Amino acid sequence: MNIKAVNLTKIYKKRDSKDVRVLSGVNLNIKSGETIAFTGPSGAGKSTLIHILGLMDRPSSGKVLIDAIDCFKSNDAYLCKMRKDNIGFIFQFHYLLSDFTVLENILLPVWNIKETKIKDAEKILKKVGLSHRAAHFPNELSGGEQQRAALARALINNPKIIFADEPTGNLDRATGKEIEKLLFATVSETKATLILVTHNDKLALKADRIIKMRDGKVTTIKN
Ligand SMILES: Nc1ncnc2c1ncn2[C@@H]1O[C@H](COP(=O)(O)OP(=O)(O)OP(=O)(O)O)[C@@H](O)[C@H]1O
Repeated sequence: MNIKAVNLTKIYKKRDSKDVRVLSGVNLNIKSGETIAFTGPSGAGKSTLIHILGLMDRPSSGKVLIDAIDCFKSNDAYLCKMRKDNIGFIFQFHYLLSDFTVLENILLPVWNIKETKIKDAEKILKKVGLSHRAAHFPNELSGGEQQRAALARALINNPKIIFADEPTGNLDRATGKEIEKLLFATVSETKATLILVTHNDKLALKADRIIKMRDGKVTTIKN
């Protein structure tokens, strides 16, 4: 799916202190199937931007067009459906629910669980190398296994866009590389658009384009 950002701004209104301007007029065109890495110093607005591009948060002004649909014109229920049908997210921390098994966690984003979806979840678990962990609880897994389960959860609805916010930031180098490999193998197979945020230069270099941010603005775009 193509993603277009038009003049996005985000300002956090504070009652007791000055407003915080986090995004200042971001314009972007991301093509379907592209891999993009957002880099830049801490506080530059990278996470805020991808939360907006991923329809998890609304901008203060500006537009996000996904395949030419002006998403924020719609209500939250529409945004929620759009996310469920098209978008997968993985974060630095896995956010698996501790009372559910790995298989149940992966099925959490599915609204209508049918037998075929359980089969899909089992296939994805196999792909990420976790079949033997399906009935385990998150705290019984290693950090790398937890992140693989989080990736499986992001993939369950066959997303056309995957957002990964520092997906390897909490892992040792070797485990981080496994997750990197899985992510890139997945998007090369499914042709999904991949949008990463990372402080890891080597990981950023794997993307088709590196977009640097500073102070809420895009400063450079490198092919
Ligand atoms: N809810 C909020 N209220 C006020 N300020 C916020 C809020 N959320 C984020 N910010 C501020 O917005 C700025 C940008 O944060 P953001 O997490 O987008 O940056 P980042 O580039 O992803 O940083 P990092 O690399 O450290 O994750 C920061 O200064 C942060 O403190």
